[in-house]
Amino acid sequence: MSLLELDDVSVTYRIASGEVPAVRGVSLKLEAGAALGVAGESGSGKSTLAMALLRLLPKDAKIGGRILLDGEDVLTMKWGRMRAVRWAEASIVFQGAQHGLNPVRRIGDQIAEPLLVHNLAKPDAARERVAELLDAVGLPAWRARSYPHELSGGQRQRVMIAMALACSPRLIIADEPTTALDVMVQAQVLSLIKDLVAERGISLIMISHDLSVLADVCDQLAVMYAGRVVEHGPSHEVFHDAKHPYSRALAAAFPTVGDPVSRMAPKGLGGDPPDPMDLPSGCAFHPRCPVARDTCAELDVRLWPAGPGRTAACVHARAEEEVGS
Ligand SMILES: Nc1ncnc2c1ncn2[C@@H]1O[C@H](COP(=O)(O)OP(=O)(O)OP(=O)(O)O)[C@@H](O)[C@H]1O
Repeated sequence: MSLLELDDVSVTYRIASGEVPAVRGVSLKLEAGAALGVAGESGSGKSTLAMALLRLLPKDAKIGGRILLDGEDVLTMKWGRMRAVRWAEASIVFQGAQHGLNPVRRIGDQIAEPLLVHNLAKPDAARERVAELLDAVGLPAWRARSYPHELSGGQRQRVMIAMALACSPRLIIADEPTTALDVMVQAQVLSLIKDLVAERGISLIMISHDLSVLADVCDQLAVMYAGRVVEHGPSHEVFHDAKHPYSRALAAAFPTVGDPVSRMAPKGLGGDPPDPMDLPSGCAFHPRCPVARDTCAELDVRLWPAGPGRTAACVHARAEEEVGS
């Protein structure tokens, strides 16, 4: 059994002018100890999907499908059980650590909080655990007495990682954990995440618009466009030999980890991602696709086998697979 299994997950926000289908029919699996990267441009539904995993979405969001964590459906859990799962079994590191920390509390108290709330440690043991966690993320123990504003952006993100590790969860979801950091610090924090999850056997879901970062850290990659997964497979294969034209454009935009020159809109892609309330017919990517055919405006292509362990939602990938088989 997989640690996490998403089965036809959809998320729709209800707003005054109608419904926003932010995530549409996503099915993915994550094995224990594995790392899955979720890539896509802004608005593709990555964060909505991440928040849905722990039911952290606002009340106006309706989640459908099944999200099985160790076989238990997160979407039908009672609230008490859901609260017990958060931090202890799965935790999230959000983008921009400054928003995740309370500015008026010492960071040691903030790291200890999940341990105390879940009755996993008494105050003395929690203090010791905080020192251990700070050490694990490369910060000295005395930093426990600091306030968030006394730390750099990279140090604050390390604190967020320490908090996420505090209760020894089996799954960590990292949503753009390095986006707000400069390139050097970004590389350090990424390698820290990579090492910690590997050492502790924690499963990881990492979200980023940067395919090169995900390819560096994750075993598997899922590329999202307009709320759907449009390509999935082993990360190096997806990064170096993408089957979907959108994944190819994303890979070309970020050729190497943290390359500052490449931090721009995907090359060769004109236009903007579609408005989820007004999606193009057929393949939602077709108006921006450099290799679209007439049929792409009609065919609603779902994920199709695109080589061993790989799927892609594109008629071209489908054609290649048929020729190859
Ligand atoms: N609370 C909300 N109410 C209505 N629509 C929302 C809400 N939150 C997100 N959306 C919409 O859902 C879609 C997916 O947004 P989401 O933030 O999940 O994308 P993303 O890929 O994570 O983007 P980013 O990288 O910018 O965070 C977007 O069209 C967004 O405008």
